[in-house]
Amino acid sequence: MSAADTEKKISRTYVIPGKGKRIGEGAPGILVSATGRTPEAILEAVKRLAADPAVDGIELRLDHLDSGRNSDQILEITGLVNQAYAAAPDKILIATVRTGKEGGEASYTAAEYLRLLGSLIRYSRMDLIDLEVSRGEELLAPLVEAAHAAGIGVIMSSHNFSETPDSEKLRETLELERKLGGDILKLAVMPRKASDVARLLLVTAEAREAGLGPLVTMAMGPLGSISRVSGGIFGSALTFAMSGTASAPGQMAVEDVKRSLGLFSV
Ligand SMILES: O=C1C[C@@](O)(C(=O)O)C[C@@H](O)[C@@H]1O
Repeated sequence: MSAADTEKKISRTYVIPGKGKRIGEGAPGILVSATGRTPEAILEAVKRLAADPAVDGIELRLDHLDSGRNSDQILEITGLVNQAYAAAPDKILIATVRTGKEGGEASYTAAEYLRLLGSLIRYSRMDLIDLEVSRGEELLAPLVEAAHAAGIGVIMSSHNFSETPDSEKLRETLELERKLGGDILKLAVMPRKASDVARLLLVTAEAREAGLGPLVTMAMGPLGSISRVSGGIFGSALTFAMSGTASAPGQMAVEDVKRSLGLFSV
């Protein structure tokens, strides 16, 4: 790996090719998920969010369709993503297939995951694709390579809906996400007590100070809400808010997040 590649790997900022949006600089970007159960409903949500100036990016939660396991379904989903990209030209568009084990709405075998995500990268336009680090290097390596070749950034993510791992484990997960090619590194955890939230924020701040990132970290549920508005201070470059339906516990309304980010920034 050349020095330039190494530099890129630890870059604190990710610039969306073609859109010039810089993730990791300035105030955290606000993302909202489109969670419809049909392609039409998802597209409807995208159009609505595209018109909201407070929204920086739209996440297509494609697992909510519980589809994409055969060629016809894959064709339908890749078409939907292209329509969404065209409908929201000024927003960061993210394609996510969140699997059941990580709090998503559908489960996919390794082969199904590889085929669906691979087809999305190959046939659809998007700015970022979300990949789950738990899928492992063998499966992820070709997807990361294909995404980068197509100019698509990778959000490498990890979700724990039952607890907040210890600091060492959180740090290891971020490091693994970076090692496996994540351009943006995500941790979502479930806190059981305030110190769990504080631990996530501390790990985030230290990782940021060490130059890792951009990061997207959040503690879910009501206890973790503070982590969704404190990114300007602790170093999470993006935050998920809701407009209508939440895509995870603890998300707050876009307007509230927008207002709070203004209060908690330096
Ligand atoms: O990974 C995340 C974060 C999230 O789980 C949250 O807690 O806001 C919401 C998901 O839609 C997204 O893919």
